[in-house]
Amino acid sequence: MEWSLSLLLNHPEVLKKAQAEIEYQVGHERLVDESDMTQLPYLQSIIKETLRMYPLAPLLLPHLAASECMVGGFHIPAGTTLFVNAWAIQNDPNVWEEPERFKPERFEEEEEQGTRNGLRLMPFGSGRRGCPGEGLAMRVVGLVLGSLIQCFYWERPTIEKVDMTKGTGFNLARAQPLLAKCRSHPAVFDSL
Ligand code: HEM
Repeated sequence: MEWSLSLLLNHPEVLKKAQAEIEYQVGHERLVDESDMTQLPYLQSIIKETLRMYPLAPLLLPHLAASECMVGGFHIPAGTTLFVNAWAIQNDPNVWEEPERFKPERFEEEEEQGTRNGLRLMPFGSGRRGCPGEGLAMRVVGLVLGSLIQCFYWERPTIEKVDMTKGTGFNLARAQPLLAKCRSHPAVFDSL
């Protein structure tokens, strides 16, 4: 959530597009709810793009090789602990065009072209030990972020861009907490 908001504050044109999508699909007579999520593809693309650039668990969880195997030409003995560097894959210029650019539209283009993300995007891991909470997480994050966009106007506290320095640790958090200015949207004031 914090990374999404930080990126939106630094890219007001993306924020405007997300506001327009919510205004068109939901309006201001009622608050965004869970059933709207399938009708808000741009909002979902913002979340995917945030998780691509700033995966919550950049190395996923440690995995243990139950039996010996080969990975990318390397022999892995049974019992080895393996880490998958999801951050490196998701930010690899050989895999993604301009990976350093925040561009939610890339997911819309892929959708149109019918190209799947496959193992290029795996903020929730993949396979049998992938995150069982993925569906729930995408809905809840969409609902919260969508509500924040619908109900408030967001701005940076100063003209300087939000500092995107990453903190250290197993989870990818911001180095400093995000500071932002907001005021409520007059049309949804009664619904709050
Ligand atoms: C944005 C939110 C979330 C992210 C980014 C996330 C990410 C992940 C990742 C990367 C893994 C490790 C997958 C692997 O190593 O292959 C994982 C595992 C797991 N997650 Fe999540 N998760 C999220 C939310 C949730 C929620 C809401 C739940 C429960 C309701 C949940 C439950 C679990 C469990 C139980 C595992 C361990 C699965 C196993 O080892 O078999 N997660 N998650």
